[in-house]
Amino acid sequence: MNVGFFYVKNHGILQECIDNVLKVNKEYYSLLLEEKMKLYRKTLPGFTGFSPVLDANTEPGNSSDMHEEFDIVREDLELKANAEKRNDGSIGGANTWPEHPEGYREATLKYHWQDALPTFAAMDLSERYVHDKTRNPAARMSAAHYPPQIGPVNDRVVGIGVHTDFQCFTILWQQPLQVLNSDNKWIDAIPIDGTLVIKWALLLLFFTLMVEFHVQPWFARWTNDVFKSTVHRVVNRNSIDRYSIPLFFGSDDDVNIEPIASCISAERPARYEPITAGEYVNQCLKTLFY
Ligand SMILES: O=C(O)CCC(=O)C(=O)O
Ligand SMILES: [Fe+2]
Repeated sequence: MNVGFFYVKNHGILQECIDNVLKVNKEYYSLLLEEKMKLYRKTLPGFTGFSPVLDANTEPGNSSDMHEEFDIVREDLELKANAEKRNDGSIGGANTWPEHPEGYREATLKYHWQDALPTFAAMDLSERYVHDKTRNPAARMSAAHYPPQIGPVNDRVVGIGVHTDFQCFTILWQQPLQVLNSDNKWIDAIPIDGTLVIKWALLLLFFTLMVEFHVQPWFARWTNDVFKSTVHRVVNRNSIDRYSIPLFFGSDDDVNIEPIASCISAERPARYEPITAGEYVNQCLKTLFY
């Protein structure tokens, strides 16, 4: 409630599955830049693919982020790899997968859908309220590598600058990151063996407000600004190669987000046009990546 951030254990994801996804990512990130750039994000649809270090910037005022990442959206492991791609630039559809290392797709998708998603169900959210809004979520996932930064550092470059995530919540396998607590102090979120970290994100706040208005009993107690969208960053000014795998869980693209009637008055006219979740997330990604 105060920080919008917590650990889950007994999440049901096999350690072997986590080990595999980390193994293929360590192999992937040891490839030559030239090889990874074959799937450069700007040449692929839907904000998927590879982004090199210093390519994106999360914190306005910073110059760029010191990490590289490979982004995917939800894809059925059983479907043929690289089939049925959507070319309309929207989120969703299949991904384009690196040729190397072998087994990258399988390890990644096993972690992503078959294993990470039950964490969501374990939090008891899906069945009760969001089930019909999360039938086909893109559930974007990023596998990131933060190279060491030793020697003189640029003040305007950190691993990932200060930000909040913009979907509903993020499930994070991580090495240390920093979270802003309710006293405005940066605290280290130290990895705890066998746990994943969950961070509330912006879209969830929209949801909880919407639910309050529609008086859905179960979710109503989650309202009144109880949840904070977690402000966080990664500062990798050390000699460690850091890896992390955030899964950004959101709603289906066509779920409508609009200012709720109880928040609109003569003094406070609606500040935002209605927007679908897909369009909203697309706008956020454009700001981040371009
Ligand atoms: O690398 C991490 O631990 C966090 C990454 C992150 O905050 C993000 O990608 O939004
Ligand atoms: Fe984040």
